[in-house]
Amino acid sequence: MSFGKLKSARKARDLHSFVKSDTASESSKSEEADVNAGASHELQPSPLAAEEPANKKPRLDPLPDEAGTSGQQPAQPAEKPSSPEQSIAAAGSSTHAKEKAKLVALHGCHRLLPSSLEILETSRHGRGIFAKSALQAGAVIMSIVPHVSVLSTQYLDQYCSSCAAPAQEAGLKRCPKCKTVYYCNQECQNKDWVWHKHECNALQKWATSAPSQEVSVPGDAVRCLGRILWGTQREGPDSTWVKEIQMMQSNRSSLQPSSFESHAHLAHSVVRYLGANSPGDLEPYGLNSAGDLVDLISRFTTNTFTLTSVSLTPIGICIAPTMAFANHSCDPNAVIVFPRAPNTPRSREPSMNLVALRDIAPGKEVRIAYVDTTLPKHLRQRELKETYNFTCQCKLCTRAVPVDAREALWCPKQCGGTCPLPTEENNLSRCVKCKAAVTNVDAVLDAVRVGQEALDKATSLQFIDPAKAKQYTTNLIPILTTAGLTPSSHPLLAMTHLHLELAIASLPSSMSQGSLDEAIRTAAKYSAGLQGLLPKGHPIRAVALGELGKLLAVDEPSPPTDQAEASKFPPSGPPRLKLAYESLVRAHEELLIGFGKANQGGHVGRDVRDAVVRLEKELGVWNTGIKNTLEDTLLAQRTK
Ligand SMILES: C[S@@+](CC[C@H](N)C(=O)[O-])C[C@H]1O[C@@H](n2cnc3c(N)ncnc32)[C@H](O)[C@@H]1O
Repeated sequence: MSFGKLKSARKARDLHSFVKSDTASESSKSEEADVNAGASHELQPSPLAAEEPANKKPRLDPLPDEAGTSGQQPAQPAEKPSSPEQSIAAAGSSTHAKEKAKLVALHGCHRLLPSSLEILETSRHGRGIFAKSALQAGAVIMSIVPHVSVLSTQYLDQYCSSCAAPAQEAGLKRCPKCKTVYYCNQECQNKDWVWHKHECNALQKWATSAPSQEVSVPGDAVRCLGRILWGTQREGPDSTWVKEIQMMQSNRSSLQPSSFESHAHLAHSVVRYLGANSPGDLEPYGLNSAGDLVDLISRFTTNTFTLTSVSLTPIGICIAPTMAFANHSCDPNAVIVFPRAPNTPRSREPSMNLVALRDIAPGKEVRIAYVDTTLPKHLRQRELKETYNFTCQCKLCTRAVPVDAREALWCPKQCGGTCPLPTEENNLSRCVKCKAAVTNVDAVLDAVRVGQEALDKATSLQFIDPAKAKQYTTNLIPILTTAGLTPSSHPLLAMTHLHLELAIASLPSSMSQGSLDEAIRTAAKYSAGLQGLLPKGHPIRAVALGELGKLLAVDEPSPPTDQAEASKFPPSGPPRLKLAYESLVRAHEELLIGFGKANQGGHVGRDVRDAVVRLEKELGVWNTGIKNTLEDTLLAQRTK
């Protein structure tokens, strides 16, 4: 999932790392085929005035009913709420010592909350999701379709704006009117029309008045808020759909000064996007004062999730009020994923799943991470304060440990122990095992500072100039490694991840044994770094392991000819295939947890399982070949 700061999209290091929203800057460039290109005119989306005549095609999906269930899973019969007293006892006994938790009245809303969960309120965290019955690791705790979802601008031409599926070989079809959004097919277009009939017009107007091509498409936050407001206008103030959005927490009264400017900018952009010229124009959207708009924006930034691809690339943002009850922990017991399970019909995508990462006992709170939990504490805390306005008190943030793996150096005497990363304030650092002192403190501090700067630059260049971004990562990884940072440490882990993404992206055009082996070494380092930080079954760790296995399985160069060759990583010949197989089997086990057992580990889980089956056959051939050769040799000896 992800709550997150509004910043440019990059692959989520933590699913939960919050909204990675693009700004109103990029435009759709690709010239894919238009939706309905060549089809009869009547099937095309209308250029749209404010309201589409009821008899005009395309026929749209029915509007959500008063229960707000349209397009979502059928409501599960909600179990009778347990009495408030029971809830208090349950939560009080196993969550926060001596803390009272009271049952939150949902007033007929949130009907998709499964009977295994309840919403309780504590003084520390406000409302949160609590388990009413035991939940096992890998259990899909809740599965819903968000109220609204939009793609980041850079992905508009790569994913369907309705179901969020990636473009298939046949490509996506573009809306011929706004030329901005793309769909798998007409079914997806029709389903999205309920939103797009307003959006199409607004996008065209926005593009006409844009000062440059770069800003001809509004950012995802603006487009998402547009959909929320059109939904509000359509559903009406008394609808469950609107009430659920209004129930989301607003931090308006305690907004951080650092957020003032971005919120004001967003508010202005939304007003322009809606084409409103006076305060009266905003009333149909339930905005009766400037304060209402500020409230909406605060609610939006506090509760937005990152929409991710099946392999966790952040591709957009979404609003899902029931999921938004989930509070944060830097050591979460659940994650939010978009697995694209085999049994989920396209019409119910994007399907957002809350999955248990470990067993959760009745009465325990279900918590997700809003930020990238591979980041060191000061960076996590900063983001949590800026975007969500709280100071995390989870164990990871409060318990003193000799060394946090996110900020660690190898022992200078190479005893195998680690030392805490020195800081400007505290530059005395010793190995926790042999007590050897770190002597090159200035060099380490410099490397970390330069590494962070290079990471920021490379991240911003990742899509616009990948070659330059790769130059940064290629140059900086050895500097950070030489300074002694462990693979789990920041910014080395993040740099390794980015380097891997860039390497994989460039593989198809520059495939050679050398580039493949280099990508495998990077994947192995990244995976090793994650193993030290994330629990088994975490989807990020599982996907990384699957990526390593698949790279190893690309081909197996001939067996080594000498000892030096034989000890190289990655290995060649059958040992390489064996390593690929082992990595994929482990990845599959972890994917089943991170993306849900009922989802067969999601799309990636099924993909990895298929790769395992293929490798089993290949290894079978190798093993049979070896067995036959041995038997032939034995036979030859006997015959002699
Ligand atoms: C997405 S909402 C979560 C649900 C929220 N507690 C509610 O009552 O609606 C995010 C807000 O919840 C609160 N919150 C979430 N996790 C927290 C935590 N670990 N400690 C303190 N407050 C937390 C913060 O106020 C944050 O801005």
